Amino acid sequence: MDLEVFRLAADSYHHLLNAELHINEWVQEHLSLAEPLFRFISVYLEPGTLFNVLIPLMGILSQGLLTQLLYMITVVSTVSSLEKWIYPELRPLWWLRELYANGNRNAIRSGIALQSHDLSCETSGGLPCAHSMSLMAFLVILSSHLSLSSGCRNRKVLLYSIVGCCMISVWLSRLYLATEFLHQCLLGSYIAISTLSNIDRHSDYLRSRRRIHLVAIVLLLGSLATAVYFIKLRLGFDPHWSVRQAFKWCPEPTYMRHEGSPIFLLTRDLGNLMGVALSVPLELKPRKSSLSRRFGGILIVEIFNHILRLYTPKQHGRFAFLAFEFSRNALHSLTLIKILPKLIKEKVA
Ligand SMILES: O=P(O)(O)OC[C@H]1O[C@@H](O)[C@H](O)[C@@H](O)[C@@H]1O
Repeated sequence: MDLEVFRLAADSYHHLLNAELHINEWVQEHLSLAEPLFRFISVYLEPGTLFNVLIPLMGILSQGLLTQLLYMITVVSTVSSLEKWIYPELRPLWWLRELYANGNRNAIRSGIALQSHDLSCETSGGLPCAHSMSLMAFLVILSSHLSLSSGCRNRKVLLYSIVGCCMISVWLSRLYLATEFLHQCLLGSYIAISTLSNIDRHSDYLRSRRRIHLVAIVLLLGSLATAVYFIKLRLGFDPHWSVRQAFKWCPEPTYMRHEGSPIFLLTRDLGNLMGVALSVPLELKPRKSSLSRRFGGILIVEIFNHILRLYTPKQHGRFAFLAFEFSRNALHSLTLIKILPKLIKEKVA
């Protein structure tokens, strides 16, 4: 009986994936004119660019906004990379190629075909869509910040319509590149909103925690990820299954980036989270400093961060690479949240 229920659930899930392949195909066939836009969105609105470019840029406006964006998007992105690490879900191209390779093409009625792009070779699992999650969080925080400062109802409606259009463009971009199924995009945005509202609901509790508690939580999450690795090995599952899928189905191995691998994403996000934990207590309404001082301060921090990125040790083994990335990200977020306000503090006359 139990087995029957399990088989039924698996069948329904496979039907869903097959049906969703038609959506990817439809987007590729009908929206090819927008390909430059879709490529731009996938390359420049991804979580890494948010952390290194867009969040610091917005941070020029105010330190409170910078802190809020950094700590909330870090939490949202960590949820995404932990999920991808624990349960990597299929991506459309992998599923389609597997169907054909296993001689199962009858499963798809109309002989579906998807085009693969250089940006289609992601090495992490599909669920949840990290692009949708991080951008959703970014836009929601930004628009609530902007709408708070304006009481005008029409402006709020306009702001939220823009957010809606941006999110639809991100979903279409991921569908067009066949990196995501539709449900992965929708769930990504939903998880981002519910994570944000949970952080908001428990913000007093989170803010009252001592630094040592939050550092312990980050270490605990790191241990959880390590435990998942060994449990998978013990149970005979491949912890790097998604990377192997990418290697198997990507038409050109040079299209794959190690910055997109699940272990790298996790290290980046835990590094950022460690920086946030070390910055506690977070000051969400700090004293104002002039835009020019903020611009200069952030510019210096980002040039320094960029130089560190150029010197990432990629040839000295995985451990050195991950340890460097963890420390660089921790230092980057700690500097933006804690050290920057001290650097640019204006003297009171
Ligand atoms: O889950 P998505 O949207 O396909 O994104 C996969 C990865 O794409 C990479 O480009 C990003 O740097 C990662 O942060 C992201 O996880």
